Amino acid sequence: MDHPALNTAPLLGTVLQAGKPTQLLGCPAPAKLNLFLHVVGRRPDGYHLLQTAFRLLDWGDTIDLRLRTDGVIRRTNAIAGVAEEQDLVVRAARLLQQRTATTLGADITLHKQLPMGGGLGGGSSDAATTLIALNRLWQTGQSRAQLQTIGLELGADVPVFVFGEDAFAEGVGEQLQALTLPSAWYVILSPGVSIPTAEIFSSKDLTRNTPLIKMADFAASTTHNDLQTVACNRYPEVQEAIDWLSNFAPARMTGSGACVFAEARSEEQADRITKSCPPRWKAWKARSLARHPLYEWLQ
Ligand SMILES: C[C@@](CO)(OP(=O)(O)O)[C@H](O)COP(=O)(O)OP(=O)(O)OC[C@H]1O[C@@H](n2ccc(N)nc2=O)[C@H](O)[C@@H]1O
Ligand SMILES: Nc1ncnc2c1ncn2[C@@H]1O[C@H](COP(=O)(O)OP(=O)(O)O)[C@@H](O)[C@H]1O
Repeated sequence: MDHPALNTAPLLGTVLQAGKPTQLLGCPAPAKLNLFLHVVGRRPDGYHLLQTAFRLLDWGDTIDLRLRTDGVIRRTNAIAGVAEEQDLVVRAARLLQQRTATTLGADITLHKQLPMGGGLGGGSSDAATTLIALNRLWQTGQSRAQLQTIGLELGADVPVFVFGEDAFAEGVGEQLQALTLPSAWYVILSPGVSIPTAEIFSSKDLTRNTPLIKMADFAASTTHNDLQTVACNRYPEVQEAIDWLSNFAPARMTGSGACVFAEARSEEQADRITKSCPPRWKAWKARSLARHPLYEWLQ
């Protein structure tokens, strides 16, 4: 498939007399990969303690936000499989509105590209982008740390997108340290199934005692994804996709699946692999992203 590079330049739209934007169009919500994921324990509330490396990609959804002065928040388009009230963009907007007591609202249009239940963090990234962009549109003045805290209420994966850089994560995924990684091309393959994160974490077969590693020791050869065994047992398509991609480069699953990925040696190799993908699956190439495209909006 063509390289679906993420538009990194949202349009500010028309300007009010007070110099404030009234719309932000094409706000990027990048995908993530979990380069590894170790389950190292479990909290009393059932949430799992993890160690993982998040890598942001230049591929994702985009979101249009239009200011409303009547306080109403709504999604303007239908998204198959996600009701408006359940959509993380709507929930993120309502939560920010509540926490900041703003009287403003927004019309939200979500342009969905990322496969759902793919382990690419699409919903979480949509939520983070909504928080960052509405904070600007509504001039609600929340800091990056404040938005990370609000984001955590929506999901364990939301804070890293607000953090906006590749990260080594601990806790439930919210304790973040910036990770400097060389730029890379990846091939991402969707085996065509959607895997609910909760189903994998609640499996009795999941091992929850991988020994802790130090961030400095992080290297693909010494790490793995604990969720992969459970996902592959339940969804054989995931194992098949890993086996196929492993013919080209070391392949593993991202997050709780279903997508699998491999680092390519070059863009050309990424092209060759995506072109030879069997028609029953979808494959994309994507490049690492050093920073979230909206990073500067939270300085
Ligand atoms: C597995 C990861 C890895 O990055 O990504 P995805 O595969 O979902 O993209 C994340 O930890 C997913 O984060 P997120 O998708 O935001 O999860 P949440 O909505 O908070 O939780 C969904 C379900 O997973 C379980 N969960 C989630 C995170 C965690 N550290 N421990 C858990 O046990 C929760 O109990 C909940 O039932
Ligand atoms: N904006 C959204 N985009 C995707 N999924 C969403 C969104 N809002 C809510 N969801 C729900 O979250 C679930 C998991 O979403 P997603 O982030 O795509 O997968 P993953 O957690 O595997 O990375 C979806 O199946 C859907 O029910």
